[in-house]
Amino acid sequence: MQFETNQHERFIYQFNPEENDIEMQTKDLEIYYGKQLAMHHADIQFKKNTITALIGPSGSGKSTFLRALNRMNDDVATVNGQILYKGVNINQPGIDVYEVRRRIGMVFQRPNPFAKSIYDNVTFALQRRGIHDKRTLDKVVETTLKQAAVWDQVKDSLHKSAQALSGGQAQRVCIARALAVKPDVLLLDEPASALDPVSTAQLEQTLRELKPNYTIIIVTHNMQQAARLSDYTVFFNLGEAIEYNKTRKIFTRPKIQLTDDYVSGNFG
Ligand SMILES: Nc1ncnc2c1ncn2[C@@H]1O[C@H](COP(=O)(O)OP(=O)(O)OP(=O)(O)O)[C@@H](O)[C@H]1O
Repeated sequence: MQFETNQHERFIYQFNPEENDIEMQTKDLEIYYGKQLAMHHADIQFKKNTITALIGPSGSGKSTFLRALNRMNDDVATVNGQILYKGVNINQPGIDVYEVRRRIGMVFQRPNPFAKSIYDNVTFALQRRGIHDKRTLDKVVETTLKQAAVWDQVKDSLHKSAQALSGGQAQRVCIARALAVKPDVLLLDEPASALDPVSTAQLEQTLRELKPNYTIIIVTHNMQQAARLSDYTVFFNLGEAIEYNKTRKIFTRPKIQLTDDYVSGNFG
């Protein structure tokens, strides 16, 4: 699908540059799959220690945009424009993409624990880097599982397979695994879509508790989830960021008619 540029009215909130607390920012971001333009006009700033929801219809480019933020789609897409992380453009040659992915972690739609124990899942990246000191690893396991609000449920079964956990527990172990390498930003691609309402509520509470220490960007199809969890919301349509504003404004007084139609369920 090819999208026409400059067709739509847009409203993209900009933070005061003096505030100096923008953790990430995209500038003139354009993403192509082959010749297909899948994202354009994405000039979005992400404020430190906030939760931003990415919403929009299926195929609007939410995952494409999210995956660009830690260069996860390098192999499948051409990404033009700047992706600033702490003011540094990470979308340029010479950037260490492994370091980018350490600092900007990703949690996927379906909980994907490795076929290993809970302990080895959480410490996997550290062990790969040659860290084997038991005291260090034990501490990371306890700290991150507590941060992910799943410690009490798994502390007596750390050496059992993570694949035997419930979906909600497995997703929070995956969050602990992402936290173990000390990222600053957490990207989550519909992390609750495979979870029941109770596990979803627990996951949302976990994200709220993480917010003071992380910058969180979450793709969700669930409007209520975006409204109750996020501080800021981006509405995408047809590969374009149409409206970006405080979540309260997006859901009560959106500036663009298309956003209003989408959040009020009158879309399409
Ligand atoms: N790996 C890929 N190769 C080619 N085209 C792709 C690829 N991934 C996504 N696309 C296309 O890019 C567009 C945006 O897809 P994307 O998955 O980013 O949308 P989305 O808003 O996240 O959708 P959903 O809500 O259904 O997950 C779609 O037209 C999709 O078919």
